Amino acid sequence: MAAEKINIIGVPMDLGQTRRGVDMGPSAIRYAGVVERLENLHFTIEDSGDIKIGKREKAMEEPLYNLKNLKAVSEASELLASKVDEVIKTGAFPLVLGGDHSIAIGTLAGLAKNYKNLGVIWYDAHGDLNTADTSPSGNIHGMPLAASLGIGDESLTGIAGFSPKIKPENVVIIGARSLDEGERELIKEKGIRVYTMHEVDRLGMTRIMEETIEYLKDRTDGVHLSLDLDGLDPHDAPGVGTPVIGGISYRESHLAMEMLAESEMITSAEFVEVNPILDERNKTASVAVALMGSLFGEKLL
Ligand SMILES: NC(=[NH2+])NCCC[C@H](N)C(=O)O
Ligand SMILES: [Mn+2]
Ligand SMILES: [Mn+2]
Repeated sequence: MAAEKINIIGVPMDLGQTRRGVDMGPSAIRYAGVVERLENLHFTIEDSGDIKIGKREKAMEEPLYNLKNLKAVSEASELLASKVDEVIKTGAFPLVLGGDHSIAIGTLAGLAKNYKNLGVIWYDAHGDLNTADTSPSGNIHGMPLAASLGIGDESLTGIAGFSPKIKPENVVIIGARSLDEGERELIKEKGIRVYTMHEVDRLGMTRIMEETIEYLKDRTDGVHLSLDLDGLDPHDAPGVGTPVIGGISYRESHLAMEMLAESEMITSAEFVEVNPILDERNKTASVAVALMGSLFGEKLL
């Protein structure tokens, strides 16, 4: 990791989906000891506290078709984008704690102000490549990757005043096992690199990470890790709102983080979708913190 300072930004967002409790994710991750864990690795940690999130909108107030809480989500995205931009300018590594995955819209907007060719590793059971037209749910947490590619409603694509934030050839999705029809089409149309669970089984995590690192190394000027805890198997990470059976294991995930640490290519990260209400004794938040340990270079010997 190039930066010696890590700046933690909490985003208690739950408006990108309909299950309550994911707004408590940042607290749960702090409670699981993120600051101590990273301080032990000799980083200087600054905790910026939480971004302010607006109110849940009543369905009848919703101005646009199939985009729940659009206004509050886009306002929070603007705030988060400014904060991430500010943190990068201090030379610190932005570590964003979710909150649901809609927050990636703001994170990527802030990052894209600083990187012309930002790489993104999207570690997730889902593609999050929906738009209002393709979404089966109207939940914005199923849309952040599309929005960042410049696809979808202008209130989401236009955060921070420019679009797109990232290029499809700079994205690698790992762990996919639940894709909607429109998402499949978009993946094919844009030629996005996806390692589904089939590839995780067939190639193994070692080969997937070697390929991912090799692929992103020369084409990007920074790489963001967007890790949705539902990328892991629900057995290892039960505290998530949209669990999908048959996911990446705890050990495979550690290996992935360790290989990213060795590559020294990760310049920012976010850990999202931790929902302590659905969790078992803060297990999922603890898994998130353990994975952060590996990502930032923790070793047993
Ligand atoms: N970040 C997430 N957990 N996304 C889940 C999305 C689920 C589904 N594809 C949808 O659009 O509603
Ligand atoms: Mn997901
Ligand atoms: Mn996601």
